[in-house]
Amino acid sequence: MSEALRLHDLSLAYDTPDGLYPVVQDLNLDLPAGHIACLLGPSGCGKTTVLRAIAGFEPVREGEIRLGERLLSSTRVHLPPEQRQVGMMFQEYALFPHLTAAQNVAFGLRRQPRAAQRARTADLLALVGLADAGGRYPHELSGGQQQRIALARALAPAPGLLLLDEPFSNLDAATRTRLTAEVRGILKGTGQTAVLVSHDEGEARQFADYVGVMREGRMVGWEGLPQHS
Ligand SMILES: Nc1ncnc2c1ncn2[C@@H]1O[C@H](COP(=O)(O)OP(=O)(O)OP(=O)(O)O)[C@@H](O)[C@H]1O
Repeated sequence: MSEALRLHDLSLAYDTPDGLYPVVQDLNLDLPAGHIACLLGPSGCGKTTVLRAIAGFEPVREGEIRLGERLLSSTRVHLPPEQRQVGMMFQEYALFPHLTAAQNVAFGLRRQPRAAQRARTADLLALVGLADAGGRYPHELSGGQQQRIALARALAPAPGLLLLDEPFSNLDAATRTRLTAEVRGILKGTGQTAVLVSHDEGEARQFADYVGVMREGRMVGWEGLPQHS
């Protein structure tokens, strides 16, 4: 079930040999359940670090991360990534090459009974328009099809929140534009709360209900897009 995301006075920093390197300062964000936000900003402003902290891969130095009623991170609490119910579609989380498309989608459903896994996988493949591609291996799919399978895999366990880190950046311009619209349609159709990271303003505006502009680790703007929200 989709949930609201709340970042409250969030500060993040990396441990380096020269000491703590601050990356994000006093970031606040309130995203209602079922809506899509985009963090927009130039390379190095801290967008990916925010997503990594939400996913549970980075500790919080100050502030809190909440998903619905649950406190995911604070200076005292750090829920492990697998307990957060946060789905990810990151560049580095490419498909497993030795598994078929269907096996990739079913990967997050390992603890469910076989019949339930099969039914959910079929539903997700149909949702992303690849009902007939379940038996294919990733190298037999186009880049856009691979990203749609990655989306199906991320959505399969019905996460409270989906994180997308520049998921379309390796695609050609036409595929990228088409997929941006398709993925938005799928997420809005399922009422999925999601946060996208991008440095492309056009993509952010096409995809999101809210755009948060980041500069040097701070949120300098938060805009609801009337045509969407
Ligand atoms: N593991 C790390 N250790 C130390 N510093 C890091 C680490 N990862 C990232 N940084 C630094 O933190 C800052 C923010 O990085 P981040 O990846 O969050 O930026 P970004 O806005 O997502 O950039 P891009 O669009 O290029 O991915 C950068 O200055 C980067 O060099």
